[in-house]
Order: sequence, then structure tokens, then C-alpha cells
Amino acid sequence: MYHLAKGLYRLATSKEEYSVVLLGLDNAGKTTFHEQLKTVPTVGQNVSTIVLPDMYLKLWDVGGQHSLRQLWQSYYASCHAIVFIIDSTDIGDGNLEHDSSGRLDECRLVLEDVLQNSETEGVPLLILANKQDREDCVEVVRIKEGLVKRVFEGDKASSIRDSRVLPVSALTGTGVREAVDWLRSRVKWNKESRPPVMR
Ligand SMILES: Nc1nc2c(ncn2[C@@H]2O[C@H](COP(=O)(O)OP(=O)(O)OP(=O)(O)O)[C@@H](O)[C@H]2O)c(=O)[nH]1
Ligand SMILES: [Mg+2]
Repeated sequence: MYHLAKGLYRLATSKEEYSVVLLGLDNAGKTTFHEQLKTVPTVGQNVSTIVLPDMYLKLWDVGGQHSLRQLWQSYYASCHAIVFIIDSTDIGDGNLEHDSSGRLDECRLVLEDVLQNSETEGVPLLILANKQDREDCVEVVRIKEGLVKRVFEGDKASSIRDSRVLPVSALTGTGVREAVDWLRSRVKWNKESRPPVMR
């Protein structure tokens, strides 16, 4: 009887859990974005869970430094969405042809690499044009035209997936709510291909 009651209680109180991995070059603002949302720390500092009315969103903050990027792929198979964060102040004027620092091109290559991996096929992708609070930031439309469109139109991004580009400031929190709302709807839409874990 106890086990039945416990089972029923669990069934009534359990929720779907979806994992979201935060990617992007070093210094893009992944950890700042994560801090903005952090409610329940899970194992380790770089994982936390946001409790939403209808689901848990588990966020994985992975380091973006060059040497750490090879670890990203270990998150691909189990993630339900990818957030790719861009430092909008570190991509020149957003045009690949004038990219003197090389960071826009680096960003493009890294993003292409993520999209090309077969384990990310069909996974919803949210691109965040971060640091929009800064005066020297490149506007989101330019990032869409100069980077995202090129990546999506190139031959390296074959698979069909839900994607969106949103302007945010992880520091001030502007746009963060919209980002979570987008993720919440998309992981649900994609749940047949990537079923959630029940918690
Ligand atoms: N002005 C401004 N600064 C930001 C914003 N987001 C992050 N920063 C700053 O950018 C720097 C890097 O942010 P992090 O969140 O540590 O970057 P990261 O992507 O986690 O970097 P790695 O862990 O090295 O991959 C910090 O000094 C942040 O305060 C933002 O929206 N606006
Ligand atoms: Mg970090």
C-alpha cells in the first residue's frame, strides 16, 4: 500500500526534465547568462535546474575556451536544446569580409561545427546576441544577416531544426525571459524526437 501511494504521489508530482547546453566562444557570456537564471544548483557549479510550472529545465554551462571545446560533443546526444551565445562586441562590425580580429570567423566555424555534428541533428538552436547593453555592440539584425544566415545557407548546416536569434544582455537580464520562453516551447515541440526524462 505504501509503495502504491508512493508511486501515485510520484506520478502526480513528477515533471518532464529537459537539458539545455550553453555553448559559445570563451568570454561570450555563458556563465553570466547561467547565473541570471540559476535557481537550484545541481551537481557542480556549472549545472542548475530552473523549475517551471510544467517542466524542469536543466542548464549545462560548458567552458568556451579553445581547449575545452572538444568536450562539447559529450553533451550533444542528451541535450534537448542548444543555446549558442555570441559576444556582440567581439565580432567586428558583424561582416565576415571586414573581420580583422578573426573572432567572427571563429564564431562561424565553431557554430558550423556544432551544427554539423550528427548528434545535434534536429535539436532546437537558440542563438543569443549577448552584451546588447553595451554601446559598441553589433545589432542583432546584422548578426542574423552577416553570420547566422550564412551559416544556415551554407552546405554545413543541412539538417532542419527550429532556430531563433534573440538579443540579450546576460548582465542586466534583458531578453533572458524571452530566451527561456522560446526554449520551453521548442523542447516540447521536439519531444517526440528527444523525449524528456521524468523527474
Ligand atoms: N556588458 C556586458 N558584459 C557581459 C555580459 N555578459 C557577460 N559579460 C561579461 O563578459 C565577461 C565574460 O562572461 P562569462 O559569462 O564569464 O563568459 P563565458 O562565456 O562563461 O566564458 P568562458 O567560461 O570562458 O567560456 C564577464 O566579464 C562578464 O561580466 C553582458 O550581457 N553585458
Ligand atoms: Mg564560463
